[in-house]
Amino acid sequence: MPVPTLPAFPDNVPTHPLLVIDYELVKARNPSEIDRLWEAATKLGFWYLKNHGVSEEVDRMFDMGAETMSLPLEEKMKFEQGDDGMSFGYKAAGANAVDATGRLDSVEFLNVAKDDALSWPKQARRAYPSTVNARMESTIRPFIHKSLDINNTFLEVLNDRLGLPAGTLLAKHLVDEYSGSEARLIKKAPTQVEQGKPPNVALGSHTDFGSLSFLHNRLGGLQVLVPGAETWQYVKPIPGHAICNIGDAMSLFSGGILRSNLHRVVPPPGNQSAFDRWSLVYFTRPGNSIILRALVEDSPMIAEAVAKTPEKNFETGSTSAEWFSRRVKNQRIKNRKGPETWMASRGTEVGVTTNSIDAAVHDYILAHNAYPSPLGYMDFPKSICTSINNIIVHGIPDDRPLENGDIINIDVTIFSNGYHGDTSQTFLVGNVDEQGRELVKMTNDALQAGIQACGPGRPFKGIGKAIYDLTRHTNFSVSSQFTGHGIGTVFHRPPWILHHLNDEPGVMKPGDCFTIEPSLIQGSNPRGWIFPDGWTASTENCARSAQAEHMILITENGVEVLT
Ligand SMILES: O=C(O)CCC(=O)C(=O)O
Ligand SMILES: [Fe+2]
Repeated sequence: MPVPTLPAFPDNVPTHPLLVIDYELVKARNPSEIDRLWEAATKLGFWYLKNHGVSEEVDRMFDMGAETMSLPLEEKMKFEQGDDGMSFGYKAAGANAVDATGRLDSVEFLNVAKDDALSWPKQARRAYPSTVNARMESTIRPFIHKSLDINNTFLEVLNDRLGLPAGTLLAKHLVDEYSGSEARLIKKAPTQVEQGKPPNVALGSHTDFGSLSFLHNRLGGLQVLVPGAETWQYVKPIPGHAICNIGDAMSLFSGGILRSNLHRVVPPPGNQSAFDRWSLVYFTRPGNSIILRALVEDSPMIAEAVAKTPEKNFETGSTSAEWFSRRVKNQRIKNRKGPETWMASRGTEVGVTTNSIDAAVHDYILAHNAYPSPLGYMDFPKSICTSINNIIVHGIPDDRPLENGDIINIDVTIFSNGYHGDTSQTFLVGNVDEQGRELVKMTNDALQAGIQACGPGRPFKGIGKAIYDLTRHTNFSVSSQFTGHGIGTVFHRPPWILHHLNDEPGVMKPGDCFTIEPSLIQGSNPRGWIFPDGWTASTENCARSAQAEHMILITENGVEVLT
């Protein structure tokens, strides 16, 4: 490493202490050390590792990383990982999203496949820059060999503690089977922070894709979201100590007994922020063909854990290769279609909470010199409405994590340059069942039918009629409790737009600006009731509801969709 005198980690930022595990003791199968490892692996899924014996190899890897990252960007881009879900190769800063709103990451990666390092000079998976090739044998292969030994020891020890027949986990990580296992060098250059704006997260909140990660870093920046805590906490780097953590594959194999915890990287704290941050990880991932699922047939302990958590799904139906490629692909900013792309990059973590969506949207709106209209409006406490499943409208963001199969409407209104702009859409979280997908599709069709009924001289009641004609023979009903509304310099004003069959008078004229926002409900009962919070509107029978909204302007010749 070229910079020997890095400033110390500041002592005034909160950190989360990890258990320190002694590798020599684990290797010797010391029972009390294995108890502590078990505690670390099941409670947080992170621990420090001392006496690992890899420090020299790690230093040489950092030298190789420095040589490679200082190549011209054009040269590095010849080895880019691409957008198809392959991880190996180079990833430029800004190629990935860090959150559902599509903010960009600021870390460069160099990922070298275990398969390439071990088969060198034969190419197994892909080609690398000359600086990597030159050190494949002297630097990369020894680092990978030692990392493999360490992770394999952990696989054996955890295998026994999980009550699995000897060798079960090792057999899922055979060194000769191609896999996503790789060594990753990460460089994060100091962030140029705009005055008054918080710096972006450098590497977005995630769980690791594979089985075990063996991490070395010099500067702070790694943070974990400890279960039950509301804020992220730094993990302080300790010289000579690696940081180990459990990934999704092990969490799935163990039926959730082993914990794959959320973590992220932010700019280093305090004086450290002025320096390049380097980190190095070896990721052990299962062989490409291995199906990711709980090993219930192999261990009564795992079978019991799965039986106790029926709400969780440990049957991914994916091979390790598919799981990995899906996650890598959907993080690439070039593949981003909307927040759903980010959701599709998620692993075993409980989903993002509606509070975190609220916070991200709030920050985004303020960063663009606008104000979130709902915040403080008639005492509404948040910046957006998030209405999940049976909530028709006006759900208040909270700490409920999104779950696989949810549908969620996100309703955003901003105030900018004296005007309000209002729109909403219902998103699918993970795998939504057929009926749920049909509900969301029909809701969008209803919105389009409503828009098509608009134009100068046309009756307002035509909107409700068009939606009625579309939905009358379906299994969905239309809520008549909530209406669209005129909008402009005020948030809500006449005309009130009814989405159900009605006989209200009035025709549209150029300059009229209003929202159309039908809520459709599964089944024939469209009635809802309001929670004691005064806002949240649920369907009476808890059937699911979806909503879609645009703000439109009547023009001389027709209609313009403004959102
Ligand atoms: O750089 C770090 O400290 C962590 C990197 C990480 O979490 C990852 O690459 O998955
Ligand atoms: Fe990670």
